[in-house]
Parts: sequence; structure tokens; C-alpha cells
Amino acid sequence: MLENISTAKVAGGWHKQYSHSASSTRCTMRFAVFLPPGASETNKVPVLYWLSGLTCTDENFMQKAGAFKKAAELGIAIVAPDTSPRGDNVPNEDSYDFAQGAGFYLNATKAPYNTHFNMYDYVVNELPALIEQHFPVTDKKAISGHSMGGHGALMIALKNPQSYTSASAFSPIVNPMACPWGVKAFTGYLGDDKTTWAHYDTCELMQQAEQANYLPMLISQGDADNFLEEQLKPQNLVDIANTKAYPLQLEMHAGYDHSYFFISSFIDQHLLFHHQFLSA
Ligand SMILES: CC(=O)Oc1ccc2c(C)cc(=O)oc2c1
Repeated sequence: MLENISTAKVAGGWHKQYSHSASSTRCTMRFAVFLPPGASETNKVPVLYWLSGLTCTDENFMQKAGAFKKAAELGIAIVAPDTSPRGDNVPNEDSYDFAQGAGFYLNATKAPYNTHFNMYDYVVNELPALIEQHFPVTDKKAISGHSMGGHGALMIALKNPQSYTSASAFSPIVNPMACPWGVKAFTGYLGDDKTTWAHYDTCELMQQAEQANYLPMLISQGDADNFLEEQLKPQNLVDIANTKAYPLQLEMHAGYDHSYFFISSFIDQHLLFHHQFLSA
């Protein structure tokens, strides 16, 4: 049962927010959807799933990315889930990079997080099924995200190459096993056994990818991003892509930082990138 929270017309289409009771995360979840003009039961449109970063909700991308005009022109719906389960019954910490607001798009196995922190199942299975049931969309999907959400988008695409036409990311954490944000999150959600961490690490997953499952990938990264060297490390992924001719394009952009000013500057390029494959 979907509960509509807000509805606003934008770029000729509609921005709407919903809440619903989610079985994978065992709590009420929120998401936002943009439907381009003309989307209807007789004219279903493909979907770009957007995964936001640490501290964000379903709102940041929709309010700040400036994606609506291009998505409207290209006929692409956008779905932006929240970044974690939330609520009084959901474990939390006084921390910006762990627990509520920082779900890391995985299924936690360690108590007390394993009851609710199943964002992987939510994003891969439950949310698309719900979206395809209630909105005028096809089952063609692309996925993108920012920072922690960039990790989520690339990791989910590599684990589910049949489900997405293409993947992209802004300033993604590509090697969470080898950076402080990832080590903290994976230890807290998965425990100390690093063999389980590898199931959610983009570099590890690309290393294992078979050529028949390659997906087109685009990464945009600002060179004035304070997190580039210690947390993001896009070159680690490029090095792997180069050894196996994986179709990954990394674009470095001079002077840009980690913020939504960067995302809003290049979101049109990402929408055009995905449109090539969503419309094929
Ligand atoms: C709205 C906004 O600026 O979002 C934002 C700021 C900082 C970060 C950081 C540091 C990491 C991340 O994963 O996401 C993120 C998002």
C-alpha cells in the first residue's frame, strides 16, 4: 500500500513522494519518483534508479540535481529511494557514516543491524517490483548514484548485469574494502570476515566479471574533491577495467568538489549516456 506524501508538476512531468511498509527492511520506507510528460499505461517509460550518498534521503537528488528537464526530454522516469531504513525501532548511532542515513546498499548480517539494514534486497528486488506495479514504467532499468550511492549503483549493476542496461556514478566509493568509510560500514554490518565484504566491493566484483556480463559504465569525478585520495580511489577500478577491457569510462573534471554543484553540472551527460542503452 503506497501513501502519497507530495505531488508537484515539474518540467511538464510529475515529482511525487511516497511512503510504504517495506518487507525487506521491516520498516516504513520513503522514495521519490519523477514521471516524464506523456508517461502512461499506453506509453510506459524506462527508469533510472538513483542512489544517494551518506546523510541523504529521497529528497537531495530531486531537489538539487537539476535532472528534470533532460529526463523529461528523454522520456526517462527517475526513482530515488532513501539511503537506509529509518525509525524509532531501527538501530542508530550518532554518526554521519554509519546506521541511519548510511545503509551502504548491502544486506547486513551482523546484529543488531541484520533485522532492518537490507538495502540491497530493497533496491534490487522490492522497490523495482513496487514501481513496476504502480507506475507507467517498463522493466528497463539503469542505475546511478553519488559517493556511497555510487558504490551502491556500480556494485548492484555488477552483481545484477541482466537487470540493468547501464550504470554510472558521481564520485563513487569504488573500493570500500580499502577505505575508512567502507571498512567502518562493512565491519559494522558484516563483521570481521573479509570474504563477505568482497561480495559488496565494486573492485572485487569487476575483477570477477565475465565478458558476457559487461555493462557500459560511466564515472564522473571532480579533482578538487576532498575525499578523492582517501575514500574514493577511482583509479583502483580503472586499473582493473583496463586489465580486462571492461567498458568503463572515467571522466575527471578540473576544479569540481564532492557536492551537488558537481552533480548538477554533469547530470545531463549521465542521462544521455543511459538513454542510449535504455532506448535501444
Ligand atoms: C546533499 C549533499 O551534499 O550530500 C552529500 C554530502 C556529502 C557526502 C559525503 C561526504 C559522502 C557521501 O557518501 O555522500 C555525501 C552526500
